[in-house]
Amino acid sequence: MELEKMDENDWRYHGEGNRSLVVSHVQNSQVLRLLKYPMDDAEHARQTTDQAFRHIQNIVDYSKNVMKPLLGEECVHHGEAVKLPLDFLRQLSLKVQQERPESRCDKVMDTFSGCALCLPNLTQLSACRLSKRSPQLCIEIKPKCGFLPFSQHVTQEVKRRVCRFCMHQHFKLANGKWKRMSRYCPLDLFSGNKQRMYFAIKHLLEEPQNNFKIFTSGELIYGCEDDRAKQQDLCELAQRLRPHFPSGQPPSNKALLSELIQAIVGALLGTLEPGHAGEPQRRAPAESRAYCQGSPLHPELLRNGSPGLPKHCILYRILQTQMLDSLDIEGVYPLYRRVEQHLEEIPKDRGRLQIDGPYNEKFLEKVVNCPSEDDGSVEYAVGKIHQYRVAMTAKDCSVLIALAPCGQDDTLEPSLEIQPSKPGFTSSVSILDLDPKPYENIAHQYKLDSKIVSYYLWKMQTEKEQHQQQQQQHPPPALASHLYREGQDCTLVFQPV
Ligand SMILES: O=P(O)(O)O[C@@H]1[C@@H](OP(=O)(O)O)[C@H](OP(=O)(O)O)[C@H](O)[C@H](OP(=O)(O)O)[C@H]1OP(=O)(O)O
Ligand SMILES: Nc1ncnc2c1ncn2[C@@H]1O[C@H](COP(=O)(O)OP(=O)(O)OP(=O)(O)O)[C@@H](O)[C@H]1O
Repeated sequence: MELEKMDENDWRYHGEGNRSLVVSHVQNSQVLRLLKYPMDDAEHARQTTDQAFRHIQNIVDYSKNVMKPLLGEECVHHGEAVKLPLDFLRQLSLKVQQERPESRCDKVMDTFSGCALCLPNLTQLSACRLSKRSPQLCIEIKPKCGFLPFSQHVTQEVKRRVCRFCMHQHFKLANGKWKRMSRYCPLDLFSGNKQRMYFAIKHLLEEPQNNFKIFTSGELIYGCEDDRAKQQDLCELAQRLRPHFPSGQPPSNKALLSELIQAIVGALLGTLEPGHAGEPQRRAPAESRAYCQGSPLHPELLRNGSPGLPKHCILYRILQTQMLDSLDIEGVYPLYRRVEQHLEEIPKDRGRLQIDGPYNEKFLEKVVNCPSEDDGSVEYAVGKIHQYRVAMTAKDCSVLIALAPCGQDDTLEPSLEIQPSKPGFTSSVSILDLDPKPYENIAHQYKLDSKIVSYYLWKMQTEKEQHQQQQQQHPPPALASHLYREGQDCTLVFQPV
């Protein structure tokens, strides 16, 4: 990147999350990830360039030295911290402002520090990694936490039955974050059972929220950003996807979307190069991965048994990393209090304990080799907190799946392992958003966990009482409708064209 030639017209708005705004280059397969701050955050506006650069370098180090060894060399792109002209950033910020979703405009892009993260554009992967000739089709999934807590510190029994995502849905709807409930359940996606995975992705398609996006040629064509009340149009999506399907096209829109889902399942279960991801293996009790009572799937389907994920597939690696959270926030919070107390007494220990990094090999060693027994030390507490933070990153990351029709891949780079997914497609997977979660977030996480659970319990109790009242007023007919649960058929919800 030639700094003196940086021109805002070469970049366009690509997307954003809670912490960063992403712009993509109009010609090269590159993106710039710029951090965002609350408008009134004077502290960040006062940061020096060196402090801001250090912050971004910390993100790169964390991705490269901590997350990459745990998740696998080939699917993590750590990027590079870059310094950019302030004038370019100001112009860029003005240019992208009108494209930003209103719901994200409570924060402003950092135009003060002159620092950003430069990464390959992973939504254009098919251009650079799969095939030069194949169309670029890319799916982004933010799978969230794929297991039920197995920690003895869990005090609310419901947490062992219903997963956090499913409970959180009720809280999000009540707060107005979303207008409709998602029927997606992460435990279905992480089950390794192809049927359950199929339904999980179908539910993502039907109600994507911020968990599912589709890009073609690097452009977002499907996914909910701002109009949170708008129902997604699956027919229109199917039409737009047609050119990306191999010859011998599925006859109907429904069949086409079904093939897409199967291709995604295949990519998620495909074997990555073995031996690159970190050890040791985390063993959680089987019931923590079995099923969630919040899932709309028929109990029979859930009981049929799930084989678990094959080793060396991307979901297995993510789940293993998520399961570093062995204590649950309820077990981690008292350890956080222990560390806080220690730091009040000996503030200079913050550096030695690597609370804010550096994220180097020593940090990874503390994560991987943290003892399982609490000896009362601050070192044990910090080790568990490090593990929890790494797990939090894995619970909030996104998977990008680039799909290309088979038979057109005569230009595949030989060094890259491309897996057959569903016959008809080849795929390549990567993981993004691997930032460190701040140590200070633990107090917030603790409160949020309690709010989500309390709200869910209240909601279930209220619904139960309403149901009982209704039954007293209008007794049900002989064939009880409760024998049937939602989501038993394979029908995708969409209108005929
Ligand atoms: O707490 P959660 O599960 O709601 O996750 C937050 C995400 O909300 P989600 O439920 O996925 O819509 C949230 O995503 P959105 O802003 O809702 O798109 C962020 O990813 C947030 O991470 P960070 O604090 O910005 O680093 C996430 O916060 P962390 O929990 O990862 O700190
Ligand atoms: N390297 C990349 N290539 C292509 N697209 C990217 C890349 N990095 C990020 N994006 C896109 O930009 C969006 C926002 O990026 P990212 O998830 O990193 O933001 P964030 O603010 O950290 O998110 P969160 O809300 O989860 O904290 C992603 O959902 C993805 O669509």
